[in-house]
Amino acid sequence: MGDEKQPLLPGPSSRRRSSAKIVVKQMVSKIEENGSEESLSIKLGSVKIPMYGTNTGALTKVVPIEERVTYSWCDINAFATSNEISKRKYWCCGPKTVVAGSQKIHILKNVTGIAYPGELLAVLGTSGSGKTTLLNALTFRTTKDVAVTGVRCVNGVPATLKSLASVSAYVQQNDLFIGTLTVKEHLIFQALVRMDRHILYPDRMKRVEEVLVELSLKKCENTQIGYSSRDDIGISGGEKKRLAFAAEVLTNPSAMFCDEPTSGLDSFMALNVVQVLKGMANSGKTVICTIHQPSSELYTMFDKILLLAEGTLVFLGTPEEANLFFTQLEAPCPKNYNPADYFIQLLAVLPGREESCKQAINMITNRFEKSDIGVGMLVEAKRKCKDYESTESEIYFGSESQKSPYRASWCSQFYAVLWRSWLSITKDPMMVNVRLFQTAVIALIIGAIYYGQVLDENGVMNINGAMFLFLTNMTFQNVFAVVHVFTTELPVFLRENKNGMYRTDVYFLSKVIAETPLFIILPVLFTSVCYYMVGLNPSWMRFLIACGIVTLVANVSTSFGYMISCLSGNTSLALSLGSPLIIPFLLFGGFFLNVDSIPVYFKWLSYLSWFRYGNEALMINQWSNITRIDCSNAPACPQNGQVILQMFNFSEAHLLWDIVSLALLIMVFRLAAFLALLWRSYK
Ligand SMILES: Nc1ncnc2c1ncn2[C@@H]1O[C@H](COP(=O)(O)OP(=O)(O)OP(=O)(O)O)[C@@H](O)[C@H]1O
Repeated sequence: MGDEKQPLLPGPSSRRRSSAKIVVKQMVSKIEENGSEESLSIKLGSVKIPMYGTNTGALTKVVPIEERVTYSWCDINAFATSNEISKRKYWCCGPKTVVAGSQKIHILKNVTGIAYPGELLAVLGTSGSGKTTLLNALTFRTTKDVAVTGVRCVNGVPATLKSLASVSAYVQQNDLFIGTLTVKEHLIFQALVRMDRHILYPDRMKRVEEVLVELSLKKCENTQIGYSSRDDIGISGGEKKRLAFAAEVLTNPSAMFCDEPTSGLDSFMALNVVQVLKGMANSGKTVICTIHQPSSELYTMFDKILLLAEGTLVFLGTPEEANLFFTQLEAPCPKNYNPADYFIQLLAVLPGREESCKQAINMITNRFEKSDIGVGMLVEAKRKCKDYESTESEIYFGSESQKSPYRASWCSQFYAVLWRSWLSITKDPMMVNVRLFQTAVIALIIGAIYYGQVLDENGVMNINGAMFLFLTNMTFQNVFAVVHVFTTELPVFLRENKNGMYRTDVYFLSKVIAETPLFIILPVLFTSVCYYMVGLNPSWMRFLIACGIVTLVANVSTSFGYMISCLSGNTSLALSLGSPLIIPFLLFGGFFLNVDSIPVYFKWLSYLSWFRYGNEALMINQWSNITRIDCSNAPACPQNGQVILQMFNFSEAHLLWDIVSLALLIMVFRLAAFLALLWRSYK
């Protein structure tokens, strides 16, 4: 059956058939424009089957000449400091030995190179040869224990993290997502914050749809991504990889850096991903990626390869030049052998033959540096970086000098991050359902234990205890919930912020606003359940004031939770810090220690205790209008509410001050949290 007779679209209508022909003609002409039809389809008998990613060229906007990026790097050296040795020496022998014991590992050694627009450059090498470190160094993303020297230039001007982030995208090896979002929601968020601000909302959504189809994520578009740490049912590892890639494909960055984009994918999807990369390179982007064990099919798609061995540049050139170079070295790649496998094996340091392997690597490196290909590349790379010695400070390139690294405006960032934060809260059962249930159950338990207190000697003691329990429960419940959620999301924020997607203040503000309704509902629910069960002051106004005080205390606790999360940066440290830091505040609450007995040197700390203000406010609210307490069986018991307040050294006039202090503490802790987050994002 010829192509002519094939029903291209459902239904027999001839009008549909002719419009389908036009679409096909347009697609064919676009594929021809990109000149890569052969690599984009496979032949099964007489039928040509298009492969995923084949329309990349059609979808990817061609990068205008003036936006194209030639990325060069000169004399990149990376050193890692081995901390373990230095720490051990510090503890056993004192600080002097730190210097003597600290060990520097030279990971990258004078690596120089250049990548041009329209090129797909693959960094190849054995495991541990320094591929990831090189990519991290090129994108200014090395960890703090790795020091990098050398210069990286965009179009001949020294680049910085910010300037590079504004024109490039980086797909990292480990994927980080907000697991409660669906695939489509994730991409919509990415489209809102990453695409240029002049692009209209419908166009962004259209692009999301295109990318979903392009990366074959359509079938899982409404599936939650899931958290691998929680054993949630989510999308597969391969789908996660494609999703990470899709987020970068959404925008049209001039340069793309990808660390092992094919790891975890089957050979078909790996080919698909490299096709997308190739399509991007065809559209004028500069694409640099590290690849583990590329198949021969993938290898043929690379425009250039960079071979690394023991942190040294061994070769940079086209695959044909690589063949020629190794043939000249009298080590040609055997026929029917995957060249990538061959080069990697050739440059491997074999156990037991370390010395001879390293000598061979040195010899190849020297020969490359003296070869025509090597000399040409080195001269060109150094020419592009020639100004670097005179420019040490942060310099932005060309027209980017005044440009913000953020693509979306402050308001658009705020809308997008708030929307995502709200989704991540409302769709997380751990966050809403479980916490509502937990709060109601604890409130019922406390209510049942303290049920029906009367105003006598025992009742006074029990009511005071119950009110203090309100505060401790609100504190511990909220601090640990906030720490858990905030620290889980922190790596996502740090990465996205570093990628220039949104500002720190936007994230913090959105997060706080999105969580506020929950931190109002929970304390109100808690107080509503317990208040009348325990038998606290029955006036409606007093009940509402109590709800307000408990809500303020809950919000001070969440602010404190934000602060320790931002200061510590990870869940385990924040959780370990939480209790020891809360206990002193708890002691200064006036329940366990009379406020007048607080040692003078701890007085200042007591002013930061929300237990103190909360407890005093609740006590005043409870006791100030109680004129009679039944002391018939215990003559020593307080006769009325005023006496109780005096016993605790609480003054009725302090109620407003306590409420204002709680509000101030919310602001102080949130400001401290924000500053810590800002410091962390700059670090
Ligand atoms: N922070 C660090 N501290 C100490 N050594 C490090 C550090 N980072 C990297 N290294 C070492 O540097 C070398 C290169 O590491 P890198 O991760 O760049 O290699 P790679 O080629 O990407 O390896 P793989 O292909 O296995 O991911 C390795 O020997 C690694 O142990």
